[in-house]
Amino acid sequence: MEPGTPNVAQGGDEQVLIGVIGGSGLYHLDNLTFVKSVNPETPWGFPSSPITISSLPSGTQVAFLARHGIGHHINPSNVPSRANIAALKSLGVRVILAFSAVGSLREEIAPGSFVLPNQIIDRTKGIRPASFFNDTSVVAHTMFGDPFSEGLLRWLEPRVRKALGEAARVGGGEERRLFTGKCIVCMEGPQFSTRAESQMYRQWGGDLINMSVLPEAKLAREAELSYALIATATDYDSWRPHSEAVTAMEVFKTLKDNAETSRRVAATILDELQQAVTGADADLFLEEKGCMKFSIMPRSERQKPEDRQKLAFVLPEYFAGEEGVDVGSA
Ligand SMILES: CSC[C@H]1O[C@H](OP(=O)(O)O)[C@H](O)[C@@H]1O
Ligand SMILES: Nc1ncnc2[nH]cnc12
Repeated sequence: MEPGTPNVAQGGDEQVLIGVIGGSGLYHLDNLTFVKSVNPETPWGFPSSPITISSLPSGTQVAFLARHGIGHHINPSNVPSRANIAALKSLGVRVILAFSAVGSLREEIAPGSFVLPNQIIDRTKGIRPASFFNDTSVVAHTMFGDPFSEGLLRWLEPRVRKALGEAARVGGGEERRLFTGKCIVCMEGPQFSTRAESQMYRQWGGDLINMSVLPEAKLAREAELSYALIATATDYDSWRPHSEAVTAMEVFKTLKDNAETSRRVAATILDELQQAVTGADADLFLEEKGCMKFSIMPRSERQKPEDRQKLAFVLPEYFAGEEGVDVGSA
C-alpha cells in the first residue's frame, strides 16, 4: 500500500474489526486459521511485524501484531507505535486488545494475575514519537483523562473473569485472579527501575509497571480506536525491601505460562467481542469514534496539504479529500 493512502478494509472477505497486540512472550494466538499476512507501509513506516490475519472457527477475523517483532528484536523505546496503530486502522480495525507483561507494585497483585488497568502515569522520557500530529502543521489536543476505552473495559471484565475460570478448568492449575481499576506506570526502560523509583511509584498510586502502554494508548485514541490493555503480572518489580530486585530471568519464568493463559482468554472472548462490535450496542464500544472532531484545531491555510494527506491515513474522516472536514469549527 502506498504510504498516505487513506484506509480501506483489506482483511479478506470479512472486515477485520479486532486487532490484538501481543507483548513479551505472546507472539501468536491459538485456535485460529491463517488467512494471510500483510505488511502495510504507513506514512510512519512499517509495523513491528507483519500482521497476521486469521479466522476463528466462526469466521470472525482477527489481526495480530507482535509489538516487539517476531523474535522479539525491538526494544520498548523503539517500538514503531505510530506505524502499528496506523497499520491496524488501515485494515479496518476498530477495537484493540493489547497484551502486556507487567511488574506488580502491590502485594495482592501476585505474579500470574491478570489486570485491566484504567489509568496510566507517564514516565517515558519524551524520546518516543507520541502523536500522529508531531512535526505536522496540524494541531490537535486529544482527550486522554480516561486513557482506556471505558465501554470496552466494562465489557471485558466479566468475560475475562469467566475465561480465566475456564482456562483453569481446562488447563489445570490455580485460577488466575483478575484485578480492575488499577493504575499502570509506563517507564522508558530498557533497564528496570531502581528500588527508590519503584517505591516512589507506589506512593504516586501506581499499581503496575511496564514499558509499552505509551504511546500506544495515546495513538489508539488519536486514531479513534477503542483500546484496552490486558496486563499479566510477571514480577514484583523492586519495591519489596527483603526481596531481590526484578531481573529479566524472573520475568521470563512467568512469561510462558502467562502467554498460554492469555491465548486461552483471547480464544474464549474474541467471537463474542466481534458480535458486540457489530451488534445493536456497538456504540458502547466505539465511544472513541468521533472523539477527535473537537480535538483538532480548525482548518487554516497554514495547514500543509501534504500533512493533511498524511493524517488522512489514520483519520480519513477529517483529512481525506480535497476539502476535508472543517473540524473544530462546528
Ligand atoms: C521482558 S521484561 C520488560 C518488557 O516486557 C513488557 O513488554 P510488553 O509490554 O510488550 O509485554 C514491558 O513493557 C517491557 O517492554
Ligand atoms: N518490573 C517491570 N518493570 C517494567 N516493565 C516490566 N515488564 C514486566 N515486568 C516489568
